[in-house]
Amino acid sequence: MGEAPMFYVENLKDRVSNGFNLRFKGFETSIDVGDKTFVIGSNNNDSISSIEVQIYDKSRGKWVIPTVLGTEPKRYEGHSAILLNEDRIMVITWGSTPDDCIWFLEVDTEYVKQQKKALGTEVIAWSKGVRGDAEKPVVISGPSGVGKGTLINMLMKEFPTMFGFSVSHTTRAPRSIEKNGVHYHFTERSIMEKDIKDGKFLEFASVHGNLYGTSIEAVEAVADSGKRCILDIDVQGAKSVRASSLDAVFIFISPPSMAKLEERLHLRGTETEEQIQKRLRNAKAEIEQGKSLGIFDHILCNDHLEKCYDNLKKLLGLDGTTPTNPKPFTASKGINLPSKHAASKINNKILVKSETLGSGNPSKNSIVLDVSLLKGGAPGRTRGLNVFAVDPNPFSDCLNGIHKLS
Ligand SMILES: Nc1ncnc2c1ncn2[C@@H]1O[C@H](COP(=O)(O)OP(=O)(O)OP(=O)(O)O)[C@@H](O)[C@H]1O
Ligand SMILES: Nc1nc2c(ncn2[C@@H]2O[C@H](COP(=O)(O)O)[C@@H](O)[C@H]2O)c(=O)[nH]1
Repeated sequence: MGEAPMFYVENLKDRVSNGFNLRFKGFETSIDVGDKTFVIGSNNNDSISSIEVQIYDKSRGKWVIPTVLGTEPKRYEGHSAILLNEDRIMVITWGSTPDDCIWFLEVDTEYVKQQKKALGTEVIAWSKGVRGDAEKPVVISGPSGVGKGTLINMLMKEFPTMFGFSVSHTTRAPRSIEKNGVHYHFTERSIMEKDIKDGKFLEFASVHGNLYGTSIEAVEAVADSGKRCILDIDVQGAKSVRASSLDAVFIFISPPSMAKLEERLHLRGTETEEQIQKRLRNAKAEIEQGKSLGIFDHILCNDHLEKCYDNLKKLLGLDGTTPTNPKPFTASKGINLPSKHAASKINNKILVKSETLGSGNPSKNSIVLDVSLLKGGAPGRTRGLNVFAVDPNPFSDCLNGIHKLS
């Protein structure tokens, strides 16, 4: 069992002599992954810290400040760090709220590898850990005018506490009824391009001549509200999300015919004739790709709206077997950790025990986190954490005498 090394910046004079501008004013932990050392440090401000990561590349003898993706832990008093599977570090923060204390720092996951290639820099990505399995996000895709927005509005109206809409960014001009921050975040192309370059987007695509994209923040905002996230994105976006770690249900909505699609776009009256023709030309390719690329789990034909809506509800398990006014998906239950603790790892179990000395039986304040069934990850949440209490019997082996916390 290996304790995560923890030491204070004063002991790291060699870093300064290596030409690195030392910035941490609190304590830090260091973890070796291959030929890199990840130093996770805190900058104390009135005993509340913000977290920063610096990387020492042993092969090049250089310190690097990486591009940081995802939402990082904020306002905590310290942390323990444990390496999992050589690609991510589990960071357990001290003095955080129960729903904000388990974090994953991805250093070499598929997502991080992709982003390193795309951004041409050293990259790390944060994701918050959540207990058990939250409901999967729902990606709804299909050609313009097929009725995606209409179906999503029906779902949100009938189940307002259950679903949350991922508000995309777009460079297109708002329609008269559209509100900034509700239907879209309407933005300048140059700003959006910079944010894409900075890794703030889960996916983006050029659609009918404008840029559209789903920010990581948009998806996390819905997850934080305890609701199931719905994304309305085009087929290119769905393809990107499929390749990401966002484990979602993918639904393609197809029109009964091209003639009906054209009629709907004309009746909606939000585009010029030229724009409608462009959307129809793109629709042909989207329908072909949607039906053949193997991205989608389900294809629904939106001929009769009510029938299509019923089928959508069936797919989502809302077909009348559930109460008509279901409760929201409970925001994931938090984890009550001792405020100061040390963490150590055996196989896929992390033992977190209280650092407070003289508090009697040490196992009393200990819990075990099972990380064998982790799913998802950056960008988004890392789900599937299981939590066990350690048997308070002082003679029991703490990893045998455990029971699952509900
Ligand atoms: N089954 C249906 N039968 C007839 N009209 C429909 C049906 N479904 C939706 N509509 C209408 O078609 C128009 C387009 O629908 P909607 O705006 O929901 O499409 P969309 O797929 O979200 O389009 P976009 O991708 O451009 O945002 C709307 O006027 C809507 O009222
Ligand atoms: N790849 C993405 N596509 C998106 C996103 N938000 C919306 N869309 C798709 O764009 C078209 C056109 O939408 P409109 O509002 O201009 O009619 C439609 O197919 C949407 O699904 C996004 O974030 N990413």
